[in-house]
Amino acid sequence: MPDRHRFSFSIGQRLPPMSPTPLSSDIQDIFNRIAPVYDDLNQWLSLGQHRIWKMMAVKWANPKPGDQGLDICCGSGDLARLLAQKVSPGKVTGVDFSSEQLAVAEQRSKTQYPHLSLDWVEGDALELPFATNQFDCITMGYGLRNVTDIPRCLGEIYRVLKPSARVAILDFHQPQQAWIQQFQNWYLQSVVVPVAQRYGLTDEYAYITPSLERFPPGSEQERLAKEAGLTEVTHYPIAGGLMGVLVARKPTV
Ligand SMILES: C/C(=C\Cc1cc(O)c2ccccc2c1O)CCC[C@H](C)CCC[C@H](C)CCCC(C)C
Ligand SMILES: C[S@@+](CC[C@H](N)C(=O)[O-])C[C@H]1O[C@@H](n2cnc3c(N)ncnc32)[C@H](O)[C@@H]1O
Repeated sequence: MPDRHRFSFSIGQRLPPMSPTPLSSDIQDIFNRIAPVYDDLNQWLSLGQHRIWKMMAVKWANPKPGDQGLDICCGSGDLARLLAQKVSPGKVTGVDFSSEQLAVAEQRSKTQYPHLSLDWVEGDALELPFATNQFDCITMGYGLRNVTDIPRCLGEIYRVLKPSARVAILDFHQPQQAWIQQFQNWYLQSVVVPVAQRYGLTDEYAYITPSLERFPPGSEQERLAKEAGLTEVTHYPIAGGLMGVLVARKPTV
């Protein structure tokens, strides 16, 4: 168990309460508000590493040219674009419930990569507006930790995947090694939040730490994915355990 969850309590003493899961509308508001600076802050705050982590997730989704791909919780479209490069001339659909994030995605795809086949759909990851067995590959970057019902989201992923198709879900991870976990805590609270403060987004970026504390560890994510009917489930810690990618396949009938 990472340090922050390793408490010594006498029997009967209560564990400190975890912060409650925010309302879906609160999460929507956060991402609408940070949309104008989201990409730049990700680039600066991860020293460009986030692109490498996203490319690893794309590779694990096993995209092939001509595939129909889906990027769930696509936000500004950064991961969707990487997936589209791999399925080209196939198409990638990005779905998100933040209109402001989708507006950035639309603008960027038109100006920076008009040659890629990308569609942007406003919708809920908990009730995907797509047909059963529709997609050849699915990615999800930093979305699973932000949805309010992880099992329901995994069930929707199972439903819209084609049989034998794969999903790769990238997100933060709670490092096993104490010193890496302490570094992650320090970086989020002493670097990320102060930088966000300069843009008037202190609370929005301060949300990351409690969202990570609520997020199930890799082993639990694997259990939930199997419970949703997915097979060949593996959670891969990456970046020294700072991040992780949950990879799974929809079984053939
Ligand atoms: C792309 C990244 C984060 C996306 C992201 C996810 C969220 O849930 C948010 C919630 C609220 C506000 C913003 C976000 C958000 O941007 C990962 C890279 C960006 C991170 C903000 C930076 C954190 C990086 C690691 C903890 C430490 C990196 C060390 C560095 C390589 C030296
Ligand atoms: C941290 S951003 C990730 C964006 C992008 N995938 C990336 O890798 O940068 C999380 C995104 O998930 C979206 N989101 C959270 N819950 C959602 C839900 N239930 N349905 C659709 N989108 C959701 C937010 O609007 C936000 O754009």
